[in-house]
Amino acid sequence: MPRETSLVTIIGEDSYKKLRSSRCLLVGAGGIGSELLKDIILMEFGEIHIVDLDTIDLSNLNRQFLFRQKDIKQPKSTTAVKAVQHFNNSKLVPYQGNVMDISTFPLHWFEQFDIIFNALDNLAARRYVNKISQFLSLPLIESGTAGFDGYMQPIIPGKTECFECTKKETPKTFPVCTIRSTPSQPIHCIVWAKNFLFNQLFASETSGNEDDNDQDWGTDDAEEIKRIKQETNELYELQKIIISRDASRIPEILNKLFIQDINKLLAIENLWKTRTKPVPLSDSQINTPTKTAQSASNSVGTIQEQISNFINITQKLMDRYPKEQNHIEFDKDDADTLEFVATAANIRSHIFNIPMKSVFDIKQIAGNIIPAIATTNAIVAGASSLISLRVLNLLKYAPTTKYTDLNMAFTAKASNLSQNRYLSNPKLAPPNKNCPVCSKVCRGVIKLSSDCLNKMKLSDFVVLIREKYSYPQDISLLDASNQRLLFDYDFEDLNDRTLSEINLGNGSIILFSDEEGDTMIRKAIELFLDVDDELPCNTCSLPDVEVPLIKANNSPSKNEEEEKNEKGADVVATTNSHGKDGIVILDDDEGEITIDAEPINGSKKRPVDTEISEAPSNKRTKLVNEPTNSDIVELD
Ligand SMILES: Nc1ncnc2c1ncn2[C@@H]1O[C@H](COP(=O)(O)OP(=O)(O)OP(=O)(O)O)[C@@H](O)[C@H]1O
Ligand SMILES: [Zn+2]
Repeated sequence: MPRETSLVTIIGEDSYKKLRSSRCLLVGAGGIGSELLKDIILMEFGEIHIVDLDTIDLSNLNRQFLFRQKDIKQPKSTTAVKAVQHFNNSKLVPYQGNVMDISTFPLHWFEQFDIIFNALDNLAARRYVNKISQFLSLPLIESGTAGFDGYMQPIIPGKTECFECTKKETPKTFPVCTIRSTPSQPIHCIVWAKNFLFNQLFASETSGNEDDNDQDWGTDDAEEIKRIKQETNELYELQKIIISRDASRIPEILNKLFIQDINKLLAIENLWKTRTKPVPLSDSQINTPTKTAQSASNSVGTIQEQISNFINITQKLMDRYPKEQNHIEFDKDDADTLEFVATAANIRSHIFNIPMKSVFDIKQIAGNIIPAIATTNAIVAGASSLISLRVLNLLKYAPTTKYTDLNMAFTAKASNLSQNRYLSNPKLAPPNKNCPVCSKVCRGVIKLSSDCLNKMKLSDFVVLIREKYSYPQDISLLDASNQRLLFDYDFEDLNDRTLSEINLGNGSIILFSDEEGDTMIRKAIELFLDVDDELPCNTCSLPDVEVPLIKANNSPSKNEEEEKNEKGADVVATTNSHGKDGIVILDDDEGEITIDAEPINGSKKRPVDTEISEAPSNKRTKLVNEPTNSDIVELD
């Protein structure tokens, strides 16, 4: 029986026709993405566009079944499309690129789709696609897995909670300075050995010039930053010893890492005012290692044994280095790389008076990669593809009358909800009233031609928005992408500049807020600037969005019911999120708006530094703290 016949039996002739004329976007062609692609091809979506920025890696092959050994280093999106052609009946369009790249994927490009499937592996891209889905009111099926755990969440903008409605855990990270200068826990030394030392010696291309002035070192101490940079550059010299394959020079590596570098650290007195000073190895320790090193993986051994192990394992890796094209990747299952990281970490721990760890323990910590499991990916992809039929209202026996009747899916283990069942399928929650992305502001898309961007003055732009949505005189306009104040009642310095002169452009998001009303105010509106060269000259079309009047924050007349509604969203007893006991704890930044994870004070006037050259006023003060977590060492 042809596939079409079965599909028509399940969803009916009309729905099948609709499905055949539907276009969907699949973001990510990795673990979940490969499974999903197979599923939605079997469901016979009319068009499937697939975006992935990456190429195929050996480590993907155990679970990304569309890829083979010969595909390594090929783009995932195009390779996936080739792999499914023999059972494909849809139009497939692959793209190799970053979905967040606004020049390749402008907002109007997303408008062609009926639904988006997220099959991503990072928070930033998930947040970005969630925002796009909100701006365009495009349904999104969000998903993710980690080991045996996974989830799938349909998001219907305006009707159900979005990806940002619940707080997300961020991966554990450490400041560079802790890792490179002042470790205090075994994990700091393990991260140093694995992400820094091992990579520099065996995995990186020699450049010999770490001079990244934008790097966030996690410290302002100029002396310490100088030392960190110098230390990195000197490591490239050590790589030359590896390349020389001269084992008699390994003590030079020990000397540099564990005597000279530690002495340089000791010379920065500021570091040791409140910390125990490290004690470098001695020359005799380096030059008289024990003959037989201990090898049991579950014991620690002495520092002398660690030094012997370090020498032996470095020699082994030295021999492998040219055979592996001068590039060895750390892999916790590669005993040599693990041993190197373990001994280097332990010697550093010993120096900093931190307990040493067994190779077994270090394997757990350094290999902190939760294994990706093909079955979990398949289950989550299956749930995503099935729910898309209900999101698009194509199931004749289960019509979608209310979006909050739809279900999400997540593993019980992830939520601690039940030990007895693997998957839970609670109904979707409505949008969280305090969610900065989907609820706190109205939103829409301004369609602009480039010439309009280059010609329109800020003052005219402000008037246009004010009149369109009936805002009062006293408003503020913020560039939400950079958190810059562009206009308010006592900051009009930029009025005569054009939009492009104040660095607004394709993809900028602006926030327009009523600053006047004491009791009632017009709700703030967030507008996405979609610059489209195809548009006729002088186009600046504002979206038809209803921007309601709401009670002001400082209004004394808020009634009890409203207060309850607002507070109710802070702690929502629900079964569909990932908190313990089904309690979702949301951001406690009450009264604050969060855009891209940076809080913006909700108080009335908030001048911000602009990034425009010839900054026109000195009355502006910096409002938002610089992000501090940009360049920090991160475990896998
Ligand atoms: N911004 C982005 N734009 C496009 N594709 C992205 C973006 N961010 C991540 N991806 C893709 O999403 C996919 C996620 O798949 P998955 O979680 O299986 O990761 P992986 O890199 O394939 O495997 P692993 O990380 O487990 O080795 C990857 O193929 C990745 O390239
Ligand atoms: Zn939300």
